[in-house]
Amino acid sequence: MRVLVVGAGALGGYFGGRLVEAGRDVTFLVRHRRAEQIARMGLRIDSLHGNAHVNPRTVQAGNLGGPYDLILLAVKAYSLDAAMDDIAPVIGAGTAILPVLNGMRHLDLLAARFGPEHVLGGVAQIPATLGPEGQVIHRLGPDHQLIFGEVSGGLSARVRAILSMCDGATFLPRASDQILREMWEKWVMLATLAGVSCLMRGTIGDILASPGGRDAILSLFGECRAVAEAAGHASRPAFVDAVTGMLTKEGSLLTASMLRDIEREAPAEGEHVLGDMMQRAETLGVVGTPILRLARCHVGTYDARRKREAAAQ
Ligand SMILES: NC(=O)C1=CN([C@@H]2O[C@H](COP(=O)(O)OP(=O)(O)OC[C@H]3O[C@@H](n4cnc5c(N)ncnc54)[C@H](OP(=O)(O)O)[C@@H]3O)[C@@H](O)[C@H]2O)C=CC1
Ligand SMILES: CC(C)(CO)C(=O)C(=O)O
Repeated sequence: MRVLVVGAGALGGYFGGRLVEAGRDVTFLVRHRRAEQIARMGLRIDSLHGNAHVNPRTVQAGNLGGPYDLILLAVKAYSLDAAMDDIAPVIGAGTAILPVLNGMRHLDLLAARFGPEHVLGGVAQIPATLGPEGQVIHRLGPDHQLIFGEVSGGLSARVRAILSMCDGATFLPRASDQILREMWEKWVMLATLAGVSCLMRGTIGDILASPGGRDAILSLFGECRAVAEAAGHASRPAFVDAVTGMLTKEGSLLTASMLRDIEREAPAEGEHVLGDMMQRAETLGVVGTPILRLARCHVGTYDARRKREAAAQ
């Protein structure tokens, strides 16, 4: 199976790098600066599951090689339009696109651009970042699951083939026969985590240590679940129990990647994760989502200020 990983950031670098380490046929689509960095230093992974240092093949837009059987799409939501333009020339009849972005909206955008038959659903459960020298840092927690499946459900031959291709790489692949439900659940959890950790600028433990913190977390979780339920994707009780436990764990150091983006003054995926959830609440007539509304506005304000200050420089 020939794999094109789009973006050698935290997630593309981790999952793609682990596949290279396992000897799979992987090429990275990167932009100029990252191509030079990888040519100079290789791709390093610094992980709780063991470090790796590989020298992957890279290509740049306009000269992608191919054909590819699988495109692992690992860009941020705000880079999606440009990434879709870049990969368009290599979407052949048998190409599957597996996005690892948080949220849901990208599924519709990819299907509208390339046709739904090319688009798989995906969920990445891994807390990872890129270090100052472009190394993937995976030290915030041990999760490293890549979950994927057909948007329409069931287990297809291509999903099974991806699962066997991943077999032996240092991460946990899982084929899901209900990936849409898993994506919604991840989105509900992430919108809650990103919303509260960005609003409060702290870890789950910090928020719980503050008066009203627990209420704020659980209220936002309830708001996001109400949106999911109105959309026909009610969260399963076992998921609600597990996430409630995770979000109410005293002393927890958990934060969302969105807070890490804000702290390094990078763009945030506010509209993709929080804005889309809020818009669906409005469309579906879900009332009573004040914390979600505020969190969306908060991250939107951060982005507006960032853009204004960048333009003034
Ligand atoms: N980090 C995490 O812990 C988790 C993240 N996610 C989700 O995964 C997605 C990816 O996040 P993450 O890996 O953290 O993001 P990063 O910012 O670390 O990586 C994204 C990479 O995409 C590259 N890129 C953007 N556009 C293009 C393009 N057109 N061609 C080639 N490369 C491109 C960027 O390269 P350049 O250097 O050129 O800018 C960057 O390196 C997000 O939607 C995020 O929400 C999900 C679970 C956990
Ligand atoms: C769930 C979590 C926190 C790590 O997998 C995440 O997806 C993120 O921070 O973006």
